[in-house]
Amino acid sequence: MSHFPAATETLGTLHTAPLAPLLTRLFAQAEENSPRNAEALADLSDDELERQMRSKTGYIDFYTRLKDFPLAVSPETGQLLYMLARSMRAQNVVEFGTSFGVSTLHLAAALRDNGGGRLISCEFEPSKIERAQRNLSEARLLDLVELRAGDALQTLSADLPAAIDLVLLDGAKALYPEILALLEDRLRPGAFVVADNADHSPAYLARVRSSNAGYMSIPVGADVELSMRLG
Ligand SMILES: C[S@@+](CC[C@H](N)C(=O)[O-])C[C@H]1O[C@@H](n2cnc3c(N)ncnc32)[C@H](O)[C@@H]1O
Repeated sequence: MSHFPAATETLGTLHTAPLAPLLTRLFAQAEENSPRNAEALADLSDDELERQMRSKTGYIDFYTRLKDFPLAVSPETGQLLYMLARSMRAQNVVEFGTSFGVSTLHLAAALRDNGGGRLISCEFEPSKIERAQRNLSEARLLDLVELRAGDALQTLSADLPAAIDLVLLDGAKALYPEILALLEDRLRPGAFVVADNADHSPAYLARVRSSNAGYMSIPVGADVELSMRLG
């Protein structure tokens, strides 16, 4: 006889109400709003857009233009985050870039299904923090999440868990190396770092892929770099 419950008996937080219908709604909204992203940036040439995405100073202006857009991770990346956090029984998770909280909801659902934990999530746009708070509250996951308002360069420079299991990098791409540096000495051996759209941060990719930086790192799917802390 199996020691494990039948899979049909174990549908977790991600696949049941209130979170499942909320995510369906948020992904539909993200899909609907994505052509408008282009409109919001229509006055920028491709080169200027790439320059702003790679700029260490222009990111506030860039993301302020996009403050009404979800810019959410893909459904597949959301599921990847949930699966990683569940399989490693993550308890301490840090997220750079909350927006409306789509990735946050997946990570918090995994913590709930793991039996609890702490998710620190950073966002500098106040209206986005309010929306994320509403979504987390609707999903009954707000108790697991500490939303840090302000620039993550400051908000992640203190009061971190002693050991971090999992990190999502999904804020300004140019800051990925700096944010990783703030968290690095807290990453426990075997910790995962998921970096969305990391191809816009060549310096980050060079670091995590370098043979002596202490990571194993591979691209996954179209737009994610998955790195594991060695040690
Ligand atoms: C791609 S969106 C995040 C999407 C979110 N992870 C999701 O799946 O719903 C990036 C967000 O990071 C925020 N952001 C960018 N740079 C930041 C910084 N330095 N500090 C705090 N938030 C930042 C932006 O305002 C934007 O809302």
